[in-house]
Amino acid sequence: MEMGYLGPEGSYSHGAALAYGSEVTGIPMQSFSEIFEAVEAGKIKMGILPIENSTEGAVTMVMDGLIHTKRIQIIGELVFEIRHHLLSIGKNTEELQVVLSHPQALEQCREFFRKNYPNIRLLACESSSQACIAAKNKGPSYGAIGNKLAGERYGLNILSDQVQDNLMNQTRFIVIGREDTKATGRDKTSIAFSFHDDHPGSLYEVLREFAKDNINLTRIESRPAKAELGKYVFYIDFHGHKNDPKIQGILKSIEKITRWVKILGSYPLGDEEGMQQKTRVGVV
Ligand SMILES: O=C(O)C(=O)Cc1ccccc1
Repeated sequence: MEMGYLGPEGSYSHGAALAYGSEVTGIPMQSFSEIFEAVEAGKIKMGILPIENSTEGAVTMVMDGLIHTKRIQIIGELVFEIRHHLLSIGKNTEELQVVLSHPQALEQCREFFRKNYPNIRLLACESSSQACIAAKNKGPSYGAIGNKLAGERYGLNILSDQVQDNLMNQTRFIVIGREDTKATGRDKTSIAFSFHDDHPGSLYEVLREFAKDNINLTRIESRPAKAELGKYVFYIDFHGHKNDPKIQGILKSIEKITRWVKILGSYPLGDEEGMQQKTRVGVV
């Protein structure tokens, strides 16, 4: 099965795609939008996207992308420990002037560089693997933040194998597709919604529906509705499958008190609460 990921080969997303299952063929793509569009149009069956990081929080482009698609659903999730390496064609850090990577990776390492290499400029690239290719072409004054495999693939030296600010640096990836995922008994559902108007207790009214039925929430986020300041889209992840009658009852009640609700998908739990074997340490 083809799965689109943020390429080129050797990105963190590539590592995540390969770990999803042996039947997956990774298709490198240039941007998160291209992945969304290809899955929406049915050109590829699945895509994998980072959605949340333990240091940096939400990957906002991916959060926003989920709202504007019609056919896409979240069909799975995976959590990875991400270990950032400093890679270069050169052999020592003294030569480095610029370090390239994906903005998410740069943010996860910013404090490390500020403390240890304040004169190195951090510069954004489309992905960490793109950064490796660029650093290789530019020469020993350029470095890249990427994973070990990318270093090997592009013939770069590992100048440091731990440049992230927090030792525990986890990223949750979602798998998107167009078909429903059947309930497994250990499932999670993601929804997004917004309100008609701003009144006291509106969010509480939604949360109360989950509390009443003893449903555990695992995440809540808000994003600007991209209209005026103060208008938001809320995102909630919770335990349970959308086909479960109890969850359907909650969703019906929420529909009545919101302007719109979008079910982003129900999928097997893939984090520490769920399938441990799906959590890889130090691979991507
Ligand atoms: O740039 C990459 O390699 C990606 O796959 C995006 C990314 C960056 C940082 C953490 C997780 C995913």
